[in-house]
Amino acid sequence: MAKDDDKRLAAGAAVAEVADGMLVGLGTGSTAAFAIAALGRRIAEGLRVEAVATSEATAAAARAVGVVVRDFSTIATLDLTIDGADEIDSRLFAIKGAGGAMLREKAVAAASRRMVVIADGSKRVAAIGAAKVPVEVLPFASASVVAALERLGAAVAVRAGYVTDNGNIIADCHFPAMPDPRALAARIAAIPGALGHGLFLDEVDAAYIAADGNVTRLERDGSSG
Ligand SMILES: O=C[C@H](O)[C@H](O)[C@H](O)COP(=O)(O)O
Repeated sequence: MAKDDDKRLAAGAAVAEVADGMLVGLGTGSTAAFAIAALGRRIAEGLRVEAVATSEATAAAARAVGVVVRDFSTIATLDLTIDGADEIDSRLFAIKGAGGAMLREKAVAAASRRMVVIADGSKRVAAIGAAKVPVEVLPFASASVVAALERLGAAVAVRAGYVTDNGNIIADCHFPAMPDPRALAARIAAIPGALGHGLFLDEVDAAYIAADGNVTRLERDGSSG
């Protein structure tokens, strides 16, 4: 089965969790796009929801299918966020941000009562670490932040010609030997000028992962279905 079919299946399973009256966080990327489309179909059938978008691209896509998009700066808590990932493991540790949206994605995820990752089977790994960890960097501090990331053991590449929705740059960090994710997350967060990173270690409550047409649900409490 094609990867896009699996993305669509995982997205549909997550969107089935959306109930009338919810405030929903919408992720960014190709898998989240399937969730936005599925949500649009449910709205056309009568579902009443409002949403927060994790990127300008997602806001535009959501509005295009009839989703009311609210300003996150006025919102303290959301019901459910649905988002993609670049890697996810059975601890529900994820790496996100290949699309550059991880800073807004993490803020929205952290404000959500439940955060669900949707992915095709290629994203599921035994332990996160092969994917690059993107770091959003204040341009003013770019050289010093890159040097600090290199001291953590990363091969760092600044994403060429890319500016985030927040006006910052992205440093993609490849760790040939992935350190303990929690220690690494704390060290990156402690670098002045590093505004956010793509390690999601506490935000994900559940994941729908589709492979060859079968959807598996993983929950943070260890249950699955
Ligand atoms: O910044 C982008 C996001 O973290 C995406 O959710 C992530 O990169 C997965 O994207 P995709 O579903 O396109 O593989």
